[in-house]
Amino acid sequence: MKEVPGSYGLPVVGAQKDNLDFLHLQGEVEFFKSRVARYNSTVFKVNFIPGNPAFPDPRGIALLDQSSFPVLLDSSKVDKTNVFTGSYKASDDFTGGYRVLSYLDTTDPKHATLKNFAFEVLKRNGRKFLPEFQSAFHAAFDAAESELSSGKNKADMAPLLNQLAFQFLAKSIVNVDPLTTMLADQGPTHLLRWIGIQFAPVAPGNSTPLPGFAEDVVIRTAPLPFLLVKADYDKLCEFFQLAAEMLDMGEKEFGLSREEAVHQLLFLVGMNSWFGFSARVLPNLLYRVGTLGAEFQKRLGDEIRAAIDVGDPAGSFYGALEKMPLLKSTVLEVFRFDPPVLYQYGRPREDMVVESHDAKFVIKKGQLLGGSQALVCRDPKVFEEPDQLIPDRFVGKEELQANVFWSNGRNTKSPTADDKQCAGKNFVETIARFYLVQLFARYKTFELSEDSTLNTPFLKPFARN
Ligand code: HEM
Ligand SMILES: CCCCC[C@@H](/C=C/C=C\CCCCCCCC(=O)O)OO
Repeated sequence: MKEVPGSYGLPVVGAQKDNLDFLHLQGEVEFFKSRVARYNSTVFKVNFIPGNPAFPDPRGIALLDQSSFPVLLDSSKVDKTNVFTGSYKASDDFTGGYRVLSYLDTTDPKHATLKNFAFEVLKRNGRKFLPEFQSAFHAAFDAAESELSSGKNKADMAPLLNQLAFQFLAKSIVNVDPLTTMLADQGPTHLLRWIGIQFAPVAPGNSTPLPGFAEDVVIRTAPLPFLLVKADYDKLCEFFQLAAEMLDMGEKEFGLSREEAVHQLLFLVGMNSWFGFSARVLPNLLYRVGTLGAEFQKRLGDEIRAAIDVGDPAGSFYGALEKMPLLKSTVLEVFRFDPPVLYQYGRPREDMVVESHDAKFVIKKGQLLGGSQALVCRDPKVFEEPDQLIPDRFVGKEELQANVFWSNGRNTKSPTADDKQCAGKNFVETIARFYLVQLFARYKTFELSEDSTLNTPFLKPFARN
């Protein structure tokens, strides 16, 4: 049994120093790597962000290996109340005064109800997702091609992917085409403002055009007031009030007031779903498959085009899945190599022993535990050549999936109402696979521009190495 190594430094000053390293001097991957080396341990004391005095106590313990990290996935061991983004929790003002599912621990009486509501939202609209994604995909890439034909030698994909993600989710779940409403094509703009202000304190370094410390003063001194994005949120609420069938279901089958159902649905679709696709999954897959080059793209494209009916990708997708092992492995490898959400947190329900690969530690009840998948999913004890993007890595090695945690759960597991695993885990994987199917039903190969910033918009620490 060992003492957890590391120190929090002096009050206030220690957190400032750690935040400075994390945000600016080292970046959010080197920050942890350098401390693993310094303490010769993958478990150690650390001040998480945000560390300014206006925020709650940032002190915690990092779990950075495949042995200790999984304790965060075990809701019998850790309390997940209000730790969605660590020690900082955005005010309920951002969600209409309601506590949304992502902040509820599994012991909260409303957790199961709201998680089952999330499952039903996906189930009831299941048959619409692939056709709606397909048409939104073609609209996005038609727009990209018209940018190319207008003399520019590259297309700016990020805003097109933002629209793609919003269009297919809104049409499938709200069952209304946003472009025909007062929202028009402004859904992503309002969402980016609402999300950016709400989660500013946990944004990585240089997430805004402001230079270094100016950014810290503006977005990391104290929580930013909801008032800054009330107009945006009101427009989004007005749109989600059109989701008659989903709101009826919330009221009649899950006991929610219509008012609460609007806010719960908005966070589920606007933050949990849209932000995940637009800020991470869609740009990341395009970027990483881009970096793998023409040779690989031909190999993957051949597998896809041999398996699906190119004339009807949506209709032939499910039947073709088993014939696309490289596609499944490639998606999973991108989620391992560049996890969409790096941090998961939890607080032990009781004093407990946590084991890393080479030591045991006593952790006290209530302490803030946090892990970065940037290190955990590159644990050299589990993955060979962990820092290499190897698309075939999981072909014929399905058991390795158990060591990929992108959904806040082992990838071999599906979410339930009794855990905190992403409710959309299987849905996200389906869409991610279908996205690459669409890409290679439409193109043979594609290239990234040399100055591509497609993998930087949000939470993209790997862009820097
Ligand atoms: C698009 C990419 C997505 C990513 C990368 C992602 C990732 C995650 C992660 C890491 C968590 C755990 C957060 C924590 O408590 O530590 C989570 C929770 C959650 N996600 Fe997702 N998610 C995505 C999409 C979706 C979609 C499409 C849905 C739609 C239903 C969804 C619904 C949820 C819900 C309801 C929770 C809270 C689960 C609970 O409290 O038990 N997510 N997601
Ligand atoms: C980033 C992808 C979000 C996926 C949605 C998922 C949420 C996961 C958990 C935590 C969200 C972290 C949000 C940080 C936002 C930083 C915004 C910014 O940089 O200004 O819920 O399903």
